[in-house]
Amino acid sequence: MHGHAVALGAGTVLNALSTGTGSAFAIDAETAATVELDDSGTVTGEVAEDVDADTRLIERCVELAVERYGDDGAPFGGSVRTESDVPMAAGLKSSSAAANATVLAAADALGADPDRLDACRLGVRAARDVGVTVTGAFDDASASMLGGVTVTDNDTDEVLARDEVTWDVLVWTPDERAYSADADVEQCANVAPMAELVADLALDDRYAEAMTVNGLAFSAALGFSPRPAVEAMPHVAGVSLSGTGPSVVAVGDDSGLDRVQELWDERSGRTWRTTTRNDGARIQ
Ligand SMILES: Nc1ncnc2c1ncn2[C@@H]1O[C@H](COP(=O)(O)OP(=O)(O)O)[C@@H](O)[C@H]1O
Ligand SMILES: O=C(O)C1=C[C@@H](OP(=O)(O)O)[C@@H](O)[C@H](O)C1
Repeated sequence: MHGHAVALGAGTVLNALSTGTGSAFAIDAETAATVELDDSGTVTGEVAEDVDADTRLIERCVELAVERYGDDGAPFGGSVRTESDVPMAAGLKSSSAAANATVLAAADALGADPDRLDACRLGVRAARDVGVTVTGAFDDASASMLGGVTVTDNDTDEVLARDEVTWDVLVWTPDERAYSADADVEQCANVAPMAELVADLALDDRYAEAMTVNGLAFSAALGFSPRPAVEAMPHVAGVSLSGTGPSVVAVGDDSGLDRVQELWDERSGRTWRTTTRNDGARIQ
């Protein structure tokens, strides 16, 4: 029994670590998952880009998906392998993309085509079970699964708003990695009044301005330099630290992003162009 699915990476509008309300937008970077089910009794995971990566999230996703979408006689056990364009632990929602792709691939192996939000909530549950998240990150998971930009309540796993957006995107990804589970939640709580302002802007469809305020507040709270965002500000519509970092994402028009690319190319790491995606995850 074989299944295959793809889900998207995303950038941050509002980091949910302060108040539980978060917002993210899907980008054109994909994670693919292939699931084979058998009756071995155990699930083993593999990450194509990193043999030492933590595979508990994708293994737990297969277990939960079999429980939910399999019938009583469904085999329990198998393997899952991910292949990803989304850099791991760089603030671009690699965990959400891997979880969504895996849940859909496991459902596909069982011959099911589940409701996307139900599948997304299952992946969030898996992330909570294995401890790779602080709030569950339903903001990131919903953007990765549905496409577009979403605003969510991560305490109740409800979507507060979703919009389709067509933005050009510039991403700077430094070489360092920052795991969400290690983020300084107390410092994030200190910037809650700013997070509330960002949520108001996002719910008023002022996503780009929301991003910029988010970036200033969370760079300060999490100890990242605001300099890459500040130097981009005259040239773009919005720019922010993405998630718990270290990547920085900017949205705007082509010529403005070209100018920022020149500035960010001076920095170590990788600066790359992409676009938003409104189509979300899919079984293939
Ligand atoms: N391609 C992948 N395949 C399997 N698991 C992954 C993959 N990418 C990320 N993960 C899981 O997500 C964790 C990183 O999550 P997190 O720190 O939240 O990073 P991000 O901000 O990129 O989502 C990894 O330790 C691993 O457990
Ligand atoms: O673990 C979490 O609850 C979250 C992690 C952060 O994202 P990253 O995983 O991209 O750092 C943040 O942006 C999100 O709103 C909530």
